[in-house]
Amino acid sequence: MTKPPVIALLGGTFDPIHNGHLLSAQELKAVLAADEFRFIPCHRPPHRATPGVSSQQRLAMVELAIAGKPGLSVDGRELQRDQLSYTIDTLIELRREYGEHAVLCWVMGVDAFCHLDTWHRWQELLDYAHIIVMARPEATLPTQGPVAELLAAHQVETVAVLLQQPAGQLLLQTLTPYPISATAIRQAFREGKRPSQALPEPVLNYIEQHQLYRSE
Ligand SMILES: Nc1ncnc2c1ncn2[C@@H]1O[C@H](COP(=O)(O)OP(=O)(O)OP(=O)(O)O)[C@@H](O)[C@H]1O
Ligand SMILES: O=C(O)c1ccc[n+]([C@@H]2O[C@H](COP(=O)([O-])O)[C@@H](O)[C@H]2O)c1
Repeated sequence: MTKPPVIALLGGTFDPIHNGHLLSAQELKAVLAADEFRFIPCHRPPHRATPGVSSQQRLAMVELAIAGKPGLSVDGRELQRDQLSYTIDTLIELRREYGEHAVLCWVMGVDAFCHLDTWHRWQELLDYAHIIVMARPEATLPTQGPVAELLAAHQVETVAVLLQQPAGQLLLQTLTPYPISATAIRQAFREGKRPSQALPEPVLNYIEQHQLYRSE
């Protein structure tokens, strides 16, 4: 049988996408030997206010950020659903498209993972994909409660074990920490600064051309 594809999926508000996302994605893609690392900008984030910057502009910035970077792609499907961007809906669609054998890996930061039990139909997520948590050396994980129980039941220790199944397992993968956040970037622009180290140049240019994040 031919080797099934390994697809990593990073959902986010990407308001804006930044070098922390990109560098982590490239590192994780290499760790997984993934065929593709796909960014999935959300349209209407379920757990935060709708961003001031439009979904189309956030998508455009992701497109600019990944242009020319092999193996990185963007998927705008959540913009087609005019409802809250629930991850379970996206994973059900992707599993249907890729078939039962593809290895689908939903990627998230450790902060997001700590609140996973607040997500819509969160107990079904592992039916459709693995979850990979981008951990930091100092990251604290819950030791009790539903997320701790999920971890205890589904955690695997290595990528090799994870890749033996198409879905259903949880991996904490320590990556190089990049202390960059979109919140700090938006704040920097509001203060009239130019956070050029935190952003890919085409994204920085786009933000300036469209005068984004000047006020909020
Ligand atoms: N510097 C970073 N390194 C690794 N992962 C990150 C980093 N910043 C964000 N992430 C993760 O990427 C995903 C999408 O993040 P998101 O678009 O919300 O960016 P953010 O920088 O966390 O934004 P904000 O500051 O507005 O919350 C989340 O799972 C988040 O945990
Ligand atoms: O499905 C949910 O209930 C859910 C709740 C919170 C966040 N998410 C997804 O998690 C991803 C990261 O969200 P955020 O707000 O940290 O950018 C993004 O793809 C969201 O759609 C999904």
